[in-house]
Amino acid sequence: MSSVIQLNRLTRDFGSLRAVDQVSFEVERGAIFGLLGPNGSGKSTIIRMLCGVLQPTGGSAHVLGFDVAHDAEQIKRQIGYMSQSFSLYSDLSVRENIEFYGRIYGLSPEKLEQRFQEIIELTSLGDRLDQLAGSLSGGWKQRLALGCALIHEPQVLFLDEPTAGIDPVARRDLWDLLFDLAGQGVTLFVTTHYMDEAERCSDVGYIYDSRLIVCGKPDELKHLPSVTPEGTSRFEIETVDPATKLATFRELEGVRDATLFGQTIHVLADQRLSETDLIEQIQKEDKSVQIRPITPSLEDVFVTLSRAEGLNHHDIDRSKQTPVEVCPKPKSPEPTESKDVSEDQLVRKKPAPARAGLMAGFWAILVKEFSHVRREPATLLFVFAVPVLQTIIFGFAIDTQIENIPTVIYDLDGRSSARELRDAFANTRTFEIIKRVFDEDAFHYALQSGRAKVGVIIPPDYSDRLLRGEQVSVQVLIDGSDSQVATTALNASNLLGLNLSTQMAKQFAETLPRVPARDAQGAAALPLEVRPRLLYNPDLESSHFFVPGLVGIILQLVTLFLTSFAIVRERELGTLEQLFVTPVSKSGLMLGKLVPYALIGFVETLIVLTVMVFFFGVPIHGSLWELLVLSLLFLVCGLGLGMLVSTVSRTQLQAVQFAFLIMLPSVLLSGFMFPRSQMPLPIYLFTFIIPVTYFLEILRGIVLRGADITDLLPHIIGLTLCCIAIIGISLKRFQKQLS
Ligand SMILES: Nc1ncnc2c1ncn2[C@@H]1O[C@H](COP(=O)(O)OP(=O)(O)OP(=O)(O)O)[C@@H](O)[C@H]1O
Repeated sequence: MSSVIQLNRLTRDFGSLRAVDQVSFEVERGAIFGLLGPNGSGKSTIIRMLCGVLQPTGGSAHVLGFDVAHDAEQIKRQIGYMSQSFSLYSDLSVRENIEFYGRIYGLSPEKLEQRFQEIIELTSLGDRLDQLAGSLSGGWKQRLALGCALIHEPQVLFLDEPTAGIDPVARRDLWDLLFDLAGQGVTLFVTTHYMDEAERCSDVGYIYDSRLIVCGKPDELKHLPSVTPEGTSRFEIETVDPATKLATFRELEGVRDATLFGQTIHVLADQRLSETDLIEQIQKEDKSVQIRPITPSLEDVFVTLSRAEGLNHHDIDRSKQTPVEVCPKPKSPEPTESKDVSEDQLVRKKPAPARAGLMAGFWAILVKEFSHVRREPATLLFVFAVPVLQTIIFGFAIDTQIENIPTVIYDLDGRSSARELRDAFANTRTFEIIKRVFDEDAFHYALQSGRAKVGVIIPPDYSDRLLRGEQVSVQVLIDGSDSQVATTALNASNLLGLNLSTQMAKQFAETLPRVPARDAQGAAALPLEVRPRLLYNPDLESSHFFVPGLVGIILQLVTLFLTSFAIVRERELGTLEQLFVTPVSKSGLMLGKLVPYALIGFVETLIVLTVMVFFFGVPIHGSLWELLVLSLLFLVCGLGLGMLVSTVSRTQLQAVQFAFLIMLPSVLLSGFMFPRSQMPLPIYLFTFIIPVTYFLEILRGIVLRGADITDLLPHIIGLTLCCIAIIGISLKRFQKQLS
């Protein structure tokens, strides 16, 4: 027999917590090795290290001759792993789940078809091929998970609590399957809490408080002297309500230990105490008892040894302690790659079933991601309908031009000159005369109630003073609570006063012999004439400025959320851990996840641009191709940001929070809403690390001003640098390992 798994003082620390403490044992080919232990004792941590997804912090371990610390990828190609929660894709069908894992392991279509049939036969899933995995019962889910883990014919199968939470019949069926596999030469490494399952294993190890306490074949363990010391015997006592009697039995003379086992009590008693003596003693306490001698069960073994370990816990230097040794211990010195090629190390010569490579698993992930999107109508709605609606709603809602400010007029003069002034206010687009009032109270009430934002008081002597050539004051009261509205009203009223005064002064100047200046027609004029001309957006339509910006913001929003959720969801479901145990490469995994969303994002860009051109009538003055290519660059940046968010988030809630953290400066500081040039210097400098900042310049440049690549070069370089930095950091942070 050759050993396929060897652990040599394997240790794993999580900060100050030692989860696995110097564990050593070996598992032979074709064995069913059961690792038992209470919750939190370190079983899953050992499995994760053996599967190459968690680095040991001390000692070493070899699986099929490969070192778990250095050859993790080779190990992953030859093992199967079924995690605690049967990590399946619940929105994929049984068939799609199996096919996905087949592709991940790089099986050719013919091989995949052959293995698919074999797996279906083994697991009896044939009638449920098109059922979604999420709708299967626990037992069937577990069969499917087993099928997925076996698709590539692994030599070693790791099963982390495969029967947790399923009914006894399903448990028994699974064990029948495991026996079949062991019969075919597959080595099985199973963690479990169930003692009856431990009894079915060919070898068992018991781990307690991160240390291996005992390891060996169940029969050998039951005869360990430390379990039933010389001069002692074990009895099983059947009695009514055993829990209440346990303490009494422990006090009996000659009884060394008593433990509750379901409806019975197991007693370890001195041999000098014969069965008859014991019966006598016990019947003094309880007439209805039945007593029989027993050999210890595995549970007796574990209880006795862990109790002894618990007692020793504080007294002994743990590094010098050794577990009760029955199962083979790795030879020392531990195997190395170059020398002493032992029989087990020859296993590595077997060709790996899958091709490794930079893009391993890319195609499988790509197909799977599209299946998720297809199955999730809500995602499709989010991706296509929502951006269009957002563009339309925000495009209309955001209007920076302030017009029709509600204005109330209190005209105390009422003659023709005053009427001209009222008309002048009414004829601007800025003011809308909502009411003419005739007393002071009504005037103030209109302003106080907020119905009017501007109040104009024309004094009673307005016309008289103008006639007399005296300066006249017209009071304009402006509600300053909304600073933007107030500023517009202030500027517009100042301008209106200036224009009217100029007109009046011009009429007067015509009669004078000398005037400051004359225009081309010889009429009196002011000396300086400023002639502003509006380029690119002559009608000052807000939508022309905001809608292209919205395209950038919406693209970032969708790509950021889609990507970060796609990855974090897998982490939450446990399927990412399952993927880490496969030979999928880091780049294959990331690109397989990004490419579908890049394509979706691109289609979305086209849709939103179409809405911009045809719905809002914002023409694209520059080259459409340049715009699309640069949009693609921005999309990659957005997807990279999503990836970055997924590397720092453990849960979808955290992903939402991080995504918003990125979206806020993208909306507020990128120049989408407020001009960057007005921002304080530190904030202005900060805006250079926001990718949308560059994309907005590019979008507005191409769409509104017809700018080309040369005009936009600084922004294109800025966006490219952001893109490289974001993707680089995300790839570096994304480890195909657990931490
Ligand atoms: N990634 C981690 N970071 C920090 N501590 C961890 C991590 N993974 C496991 N631990 C800790 O290591 C210890 C062993 O955990 P492990 O999951 O291996 O136990 P287990 O025996 O498999 O338990 P269970 O039967 O409940 O699954 C626990 O205290 C656990 O909290």
